[in-house]
Amino acid sequence: MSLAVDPERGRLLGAEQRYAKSFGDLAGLYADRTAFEALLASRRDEIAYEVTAYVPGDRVNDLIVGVTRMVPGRVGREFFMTRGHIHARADRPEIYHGQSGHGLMLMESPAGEIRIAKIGPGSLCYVPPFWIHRSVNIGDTDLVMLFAYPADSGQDYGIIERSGGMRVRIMADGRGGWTQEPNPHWRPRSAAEIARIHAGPEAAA
Ligand SMILES: O=P(O)(O)OC[C@H]1O[C@](O)(CO)[C@@H](O)[C@@H]1O
Ligand SMILES: [Fe+2]
Repeated sequence: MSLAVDPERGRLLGAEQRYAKSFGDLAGLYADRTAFEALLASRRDEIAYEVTAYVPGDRVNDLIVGVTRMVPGRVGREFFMTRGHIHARADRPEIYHGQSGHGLMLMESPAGEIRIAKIGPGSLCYVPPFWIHRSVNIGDTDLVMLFAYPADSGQDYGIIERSGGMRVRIMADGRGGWTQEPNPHWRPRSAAEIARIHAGPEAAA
């Protein structure tokens, strides 16, 4: 199987699966609701980020590999980002390989520890098992990343909603750079929820 990464167009050529998220799909993500409404007024149906992926199967012994392209911009002071998730099988890891543009991988452990990894052309980011992850485009061009993760991982988006967002937000610092700011709406996860994440979906069933 041979595929080609197109870093300019932000596509995995030859991959059959594609999905896109428009700004209209991202309600509730950003801190500045007024700025988000203003963005929707003119750009509701525009693509915020898109994914092309090769999905060879749905079991742990296969790898899903794909390319994410995120457009640049901000909602108020907050940089454009993906919804973010933990894997539904939370013990599954993921790698990201920067292709073009400049971004960050914002990672949060169930206990609320934060790690931020820079992603640029050629950089490799390893997201360990059990870490929530969200990509942020801090540049002024498209951010394009290759990713790969075990094919049975799945995505759980509820973990971020239940905690009132991720613990920090990535904001413009007013000097052309970025800064992390605490999210005042973030609620710590209970010991029981953290234990459930570590026990895995089979234990819950
Ligand atoms: O799934 P989200 O959080 O909307 O963000 C998309 C990103 O996560 C992935 O689904 C992979 O886990 C990629 O397609 C992409 O980088
Ligand atoms: Fe993931």
